[in-house]
Amino acid sequence: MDKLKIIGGNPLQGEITVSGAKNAALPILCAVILTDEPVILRNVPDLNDVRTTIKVLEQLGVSVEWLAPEVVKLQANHITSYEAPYELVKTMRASILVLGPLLARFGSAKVSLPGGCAIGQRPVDQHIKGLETLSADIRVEHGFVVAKAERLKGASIRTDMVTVGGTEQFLMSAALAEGTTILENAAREPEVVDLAELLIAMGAKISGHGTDRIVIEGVDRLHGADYTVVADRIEAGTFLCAVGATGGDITLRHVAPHTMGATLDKLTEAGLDIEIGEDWIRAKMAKRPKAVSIKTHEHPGFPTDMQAQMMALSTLAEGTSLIVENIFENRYMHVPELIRLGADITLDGHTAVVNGVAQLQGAKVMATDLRASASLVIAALAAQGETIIDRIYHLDRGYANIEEKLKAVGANIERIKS
Ligand SMILES: CC(=O)N[C@H]1[C@@H](OP(=O)(O)OP(=O)(O)OC[C@H]2O[C@@H](n3ccc(=O)[nH]c3=O)[C@H](O)[C@@H]2O)O[C@H](CO)[C@@H](O)[C@@H]1O
Ligand SMILES: C=C(OP(=O)(O)O)C(=O)O
Repeated sequence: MDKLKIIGGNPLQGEITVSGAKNAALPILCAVILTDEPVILRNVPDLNDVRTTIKVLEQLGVSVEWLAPEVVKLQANHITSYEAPYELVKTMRASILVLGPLLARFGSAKVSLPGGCAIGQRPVDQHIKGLETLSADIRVEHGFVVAKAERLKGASIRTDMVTVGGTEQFLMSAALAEGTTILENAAREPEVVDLAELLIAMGAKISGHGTDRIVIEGVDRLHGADYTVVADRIEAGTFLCAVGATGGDITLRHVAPHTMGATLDKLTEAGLDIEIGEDWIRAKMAKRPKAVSIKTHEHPGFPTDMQAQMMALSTLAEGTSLIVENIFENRYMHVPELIRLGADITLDGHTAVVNGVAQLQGAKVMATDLRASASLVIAALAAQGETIIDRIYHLDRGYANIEEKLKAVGANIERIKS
């Protein structure tokens, strides 16, 4: 298993081009199943979850051709299987999103219960309940969700909680259902909006995306499209936390600042000097960060996917930060590892109390999930001396070329191949 070696202490200076959003690209890749026509996707990030999703699609019979780096043409005109196997699905949460499209277009799907970051129990009960409301017949057996339907029928779905993946599942399924579907309590995340925009480009009739009430009028068929994936707001936020921790001056290119409101507000509160253009962000940091308290919340609140990185920044802040994780019940696995690097953090249920320290020290640490890994990278970049981060396959699932991007702005970071 690869490791990262980081010698901390260098301020970050220069420019980074941010990739397309992993969490938009994954559902968008699954949506190509909904049409037999070619779909061209641009700004597809070069990371392992994308590669795994493409393997799942290929195994279903989707043809895949890379036209250029980050540009892929996919066509689902010869689907040969309706099954997404455990071996591929176990590493990834978003793979459950082939369920709805297969069911909507072919009336049959068998998908292994998904994996992904082990940040909580993460059941798929809402996905199943919602698809049943659309008239699917669903059983869970031998670790698989097995679904059948004549044709899905539009209906009103109100989920028990706001679910990003659930909303995406229902958007894709309802796009080809008979009649109108209304999603109440829908997720408003930018990645949901991006998927809805792709579906509209494919001929779907959707309104209200970006609000908590989405209306989908089912159509008989969808067609091909040429679509560019939105920028990754979490990758961008990760680099901003890094410059907050190390100091320096970086400019992020190809970003979508309008998707990053809560993160930019908190980073400004932490003392970063942030300037925003239409598709760029410049962040300067010349002092020690200030303590900032956050509570994770569904969009437009502070994203849970930025909690660990913000905590890494808070470990170095002047004062005490309170961090409350409201979305996942087990998303503090970075805490013991940050403590190894010298952080002063106490956990009390869903709340982490972070007393800022003046300096972190390099150490050997273990990455436990994707954003936990990112938090360790940030802390290591600021720490005194050498840090070795083990198990970075988590990082490779969700960040495109992170060490090259960081090296280009002055970080002393190196991959140790196993
Ligand atoms: C690939 C992808 O896009 N992943 C993102 C997506 O995950 P994902 O779509 O899995 O997250 P959800 O929004 O569905 O989960 C929110 C909460 O609802 C619970 N829940 C969800 C579905 C369900 O059927 N039953 C249930 O109980 C989950 O356990 C969690 O506590 O949104 C999360 C919340 O912004 C992000 O952290 C993940 O990075
Ligand atoms: C939790 C995440 O990913 P996944 O849902 O794929 O596990 C994430 O992107 O932070």
